Amino acid sequence: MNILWAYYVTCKYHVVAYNSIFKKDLFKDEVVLVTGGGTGIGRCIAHEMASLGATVVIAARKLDQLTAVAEEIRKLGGKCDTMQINIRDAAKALELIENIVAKHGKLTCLVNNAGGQFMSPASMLSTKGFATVVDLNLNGTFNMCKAAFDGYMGEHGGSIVNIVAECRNGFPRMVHTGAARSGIINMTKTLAVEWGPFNGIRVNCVAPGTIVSSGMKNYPDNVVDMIAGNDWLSPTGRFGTESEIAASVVFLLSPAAAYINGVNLAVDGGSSLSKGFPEGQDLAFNPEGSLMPAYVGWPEGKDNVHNLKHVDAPQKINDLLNKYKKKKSKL
Ligand SMILES: CCCCC/C=C/C(=O)SCCNC(=O)CCNC(=O)[C@H](O)C(C)(C)COP(=O)(O)OP(=O)(O)OC[C@H]1O[C@@H](n2cnc3c(N)ncnc32)[C@H](O)[C@@H]1OP(=O)(O)O
Ligand SMILES: NC(=O)C1=CN([C@@H]2O[C@H](COP(=O)(O)OP(=O)(O)OC[C@H]3O[C@@H](n4cnc5c(N)ncnc54)[C@H](OP(=O)(O)O)[C@@H]3O)[C@@H](O)[C@H]2O)C=CC1
Repeated sequence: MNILWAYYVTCKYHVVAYNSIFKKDLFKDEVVLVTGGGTGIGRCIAHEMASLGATVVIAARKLDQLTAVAEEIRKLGGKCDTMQINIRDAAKALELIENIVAKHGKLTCLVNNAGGQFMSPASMLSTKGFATVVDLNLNGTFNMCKAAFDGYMGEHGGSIVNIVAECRNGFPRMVHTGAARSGIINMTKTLAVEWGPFNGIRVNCVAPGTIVSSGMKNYPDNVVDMIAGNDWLSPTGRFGTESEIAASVVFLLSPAAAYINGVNLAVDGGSSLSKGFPEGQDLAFNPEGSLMPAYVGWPEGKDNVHNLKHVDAPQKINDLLNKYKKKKSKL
């Protein structure tokens, strides 16, 4: 209940929270590593942490994407560095952490956001296909956690957030990722218990539901069509935004979550509890779409324009986001 209350308060007062309670320099002493920070949700997390004063290191395989995001952040006055990593390589993961500590003096926060999968019914999936996705997501996340522990946090403490995926009731057509992400959720609980005594390391998960993000570009057109046609598949009647995932990550990394350890926070509009509206209700109740306004980013400046204007998603998915943006928050 407490986590729900804290989260409610954080969201309800997000304008206040991130501009005054969460001061602009809240994370000024923190060095945060965001894997997969060159695209989508990772890019959004990197922006938000930088806007609250953190030194952000974004790491992934494609340096050009990382460089572009680092430039965006620096233009807005933030501090951002880029480094290359394939999270599947445990030795390189440790090298990465050692390089960050050598260059920036510490590593206080780690966001394991890099990951992904492809769609395939289990009956059609090869053993290698299953193993590949488990290796990327589960082993890759463990590699990064262990490297952060060995390279800095074991001695100095820190906070880790693992991005997983909402998979409470299994993950039809994505058995590999469902198994891997469930493994991460359980691993998170173990690390929270084992590593808490090491200078108070906290380890938590955020489980996104379906999010309007660049990740959708990885899927073929027919899959995107299917996804875009299903945006009522949560009780909110819409998908989530990158900013809504970033907000929960920022919260979990912040002192406001100092006593939260080992949880998996579903940020899914309730889709893990119910697909769609309660029985007897449908979109006819709400012809304009979702009644739940979307949070699309930290308000910036006098015009309250958030600083992430561009979501690099397929057009059909972006169209949904534009529809959500029209509904103004009453919070
Ligand atoms: C309702 C929708 C909900 C959506 C919720 C989730 C959304 C997201 O997560 S957003 C997306 C985030 N990003 C991604 O998903 C990244 C996209 N995927 C990839 O980058 C890759 O697929 C990979 C990293 C997961 C695997 O790439 P790689 O290591 O290069 O592996 P290979 O191409 O060598 O393949 C190994 C193995 O896997 C089989 N395989 C690969 N793709 C497919 C496919 N589309 N369908 C079926 N099988 C596939 C491949 O065949 C290989 O096995 P063998 O054939 O036995 O050799
Ligand atoms: N969008 C959604 O609806 C949902 C997303 N998620 C998860 O959230 C996370 C972010 O997703 P999203 O932003 O949408 O998707 P993206 O595909 O845009 O992001 C995935 C990121 O992971 C990086 N990455 C992939 N493999 C590796 C690797 N081996 N080593 C290092 N980096 C790697 C990619 O960069 P590069 O290719 O340069 O390495 C990319 O930046 C992912 O884990 C995704 O599965 C979970 C549920 C729903």
